[in-house]
Amino acid sequence: MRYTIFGESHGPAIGVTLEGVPAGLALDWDFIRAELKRRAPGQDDTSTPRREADEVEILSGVFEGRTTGTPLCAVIRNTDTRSRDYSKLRDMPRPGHADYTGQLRYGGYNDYRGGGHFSGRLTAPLVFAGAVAKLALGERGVTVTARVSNIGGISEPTPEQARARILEAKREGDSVGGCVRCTVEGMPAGRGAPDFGCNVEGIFSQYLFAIPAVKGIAFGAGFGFAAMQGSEANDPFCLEGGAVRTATNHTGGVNGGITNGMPVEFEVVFRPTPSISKPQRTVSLSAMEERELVVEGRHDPCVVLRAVPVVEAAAALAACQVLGLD
Ligand SMILES: Cc1cc2nc3c(=O)[nH]c(=O)nc-3n(C[C@H](O)[C@H](O)[C@H](O)COP(=O)(O)O)c2cc1C
Ligand SMILES: C=C(O[C@@H]1CC(C(=O)O)=C[C@@H](OP(=O)(O)O)[C@H]1O)C(=O)O
Repeated sequence: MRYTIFGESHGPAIGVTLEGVPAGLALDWDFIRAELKRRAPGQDDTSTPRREADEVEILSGVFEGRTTGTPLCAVIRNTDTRSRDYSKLRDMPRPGHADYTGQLRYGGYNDYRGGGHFSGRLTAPLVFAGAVAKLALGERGVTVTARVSNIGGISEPTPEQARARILEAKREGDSVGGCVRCTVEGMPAGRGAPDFGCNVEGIFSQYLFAIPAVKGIAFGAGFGFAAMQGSEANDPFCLEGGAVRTATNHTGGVNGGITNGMPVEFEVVFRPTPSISKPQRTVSLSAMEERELVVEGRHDPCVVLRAVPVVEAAAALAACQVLGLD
């Protein structure tokens, strides 16, 4: 399953074209809507107040409720835009966001309003694509689940701790980042290869780094390996009901770029939201002078809570690619 995401945060619509979707897949709309709702903006004071219904409109690739196997195109209308907040950012790029690099890359023709194509808003069609991928994976016994594992430096926070940390940063006109841990269960053993392009960790990483604000990924024990000895790190082989398994899963289900039949497990880190209301240093690109910038707009003081279904979506698409490799 290959996807192309299109649109801009303040354009008429955003969407996705999915190719390689198996024909005959029944689209469960209660499930798809619930997935989009998990990510949708404007649901409480830990997220952006921008309110979007995120209703999906299918343009192609679905007939009588089932996928046709030909390109599936879905759009989501943008309805609650406030572009005036962004007028000064063309000249004075926000530190941490893609205003400066986007302008360089596209010669100044990029739509900078609301972050344009770089906006976290573009993760809405990604979640739709991921929901289709999850439905296809479900037929093969593969499930994808993720959870928050860190908010603003608090490891394994309770929902109350997470909320308190985010609101504390928000009160200061600031933001926090955090981590999401994801498990893909039911992946058959023996998929992937050690080489560039086919390596399971590499494939997952490519999909996960396409999520805005993701800055790192680690499989299994991840950076914790640095403090382990081989005897602790190795996952002993064992037999479970006649099948070869491992007693622990420090390696995150992958050895030599190939699945070993244990759950594929990884953690991603999200940077703190770039758009904060504290004054920051930037440069006026027209005057070529340093300036102070106060960012306006309606921003997430932390993207991590809303990003959990986005991580699952990216992982589901990656898992589809891994399963289609051989
Ligand atoms: C679900 C989600 C919501 C986001 N919301 C915001 C936001 O409100 N304000 C903001 O400045 N960045 C937000 N971001 C992050 C930016 O889109 C991202 O940092 C920016 O595109 C630059 O990309 P990079 O951080 O990967 O370099 C969000 C990201 C995600 C995944
Ligand atoms: C709208 C969404 O999030 C947006 C992501 C975002 C960014 O820079 O990433 C900036 C804000 O955009 P705006 O200033 O237009 O309100 C968020 O609201 C969404 O996720 O659906």
